[in-house]
Amino acid sequence: MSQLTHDELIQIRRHLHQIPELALEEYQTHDYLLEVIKQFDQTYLTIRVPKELPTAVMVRVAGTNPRRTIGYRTDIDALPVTEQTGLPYASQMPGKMHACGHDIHMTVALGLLSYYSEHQPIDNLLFFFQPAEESKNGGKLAYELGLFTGEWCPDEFYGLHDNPELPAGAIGCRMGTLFAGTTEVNVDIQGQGGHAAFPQNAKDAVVAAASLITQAQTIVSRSIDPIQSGVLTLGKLEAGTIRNVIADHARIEGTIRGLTQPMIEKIGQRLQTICDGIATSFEVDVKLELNQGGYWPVENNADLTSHLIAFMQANPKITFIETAPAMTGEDFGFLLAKFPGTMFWLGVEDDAQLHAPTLTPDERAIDRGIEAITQFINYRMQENYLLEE
Ligand SMILES: CC(=O)N[C@@H](CCC[C@H](N)C(=O)O)C(=O)O
Repeated sequence: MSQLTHDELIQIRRHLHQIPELALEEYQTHDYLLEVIKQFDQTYLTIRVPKELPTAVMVRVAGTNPRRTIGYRTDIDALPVTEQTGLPYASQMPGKMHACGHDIHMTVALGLLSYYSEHQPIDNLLFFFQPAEESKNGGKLAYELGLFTGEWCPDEFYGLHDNPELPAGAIGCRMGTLFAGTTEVNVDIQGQGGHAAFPQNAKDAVVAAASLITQAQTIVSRSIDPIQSGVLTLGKLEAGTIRNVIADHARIEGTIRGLTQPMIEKIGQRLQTICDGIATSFEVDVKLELNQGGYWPVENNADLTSHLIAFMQANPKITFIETAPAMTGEDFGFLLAKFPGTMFWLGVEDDAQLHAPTLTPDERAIDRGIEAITQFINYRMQENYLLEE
């Protein structure tokens, strides 16, 4: 297979859309990615399936006169969301959906890789198809497993995220922090069950959970400087078995977001204080678990990002939009703390937002994204080459 055509890209994206898989379970996706990659001309490619992270795929493209290795990362996992788009190519995996557009991300990466399998780059390229972005820290795992060592170490690293609020194919970026850091929150409340008719003999975990949730919502509104930003969303609550039994246990799961580490830590500390207060006032046990993993704030490297922005702005064929920081999280933040690089948005123009069951990215973004990124990588390689001649 030569460079992927528009029709092939659309077909690949729609196939990927039909087989969404959750973090670290992306086996079908992995096999399909390999199947596509193996059809490219292999002359310049080396494919690696790391046994330590079996759903990942890494591909090196050997450069003609390499001065460095330019990394490009795409995430490959999906979300536990039941799709409601009604599309003919909707998810065939019950309860799972590419509701964050990682099918678009993968297709753009495959488009880039197919281009460079036909047009040997000057520098080496490293493509990293990363499992587990939505949870379970795929980026951090890969780093800690030593996947980026030796010839697999990028000198600079790029990655994108799709953005329904930007026009299809537009590139969005900013200097400094692009995305928030996030911390996963788990709260377990252990009370004492009993008969609905005799609350005086029980310790109701549902009432304690309700109060905890309401108090937690005062953290951002009352404890945080309004000029700064933070988020605490408690997205999951489980308790009880039937209406007439007082629940002995409740579990709350959520996420803290902040643009700086001190902000994330402050929200976590306030939440701990509230949990301790709930334990005292409701006479229940409350266990709070905070796990940041690799979801560090996405800090774009100043030098590389100024190059990327200047290039995109100067190119009349590319719509470039300078964006504000977003409270979305990304474990690419961890990798950007280890390797200089830049994350940017790719517009996919849709009314639905990321993680919505109706998300329908505009597929025109695929060709436009591939075009803009290829041009940037080519410029970057030429630039490096000229500077060091
Ligand atoms: C781009 C995006 O939507 N990313 C996810 C990352 C999840 C972070 C982590 N598991 C958490 O929820 O704290 C997001 O929800 O922003």
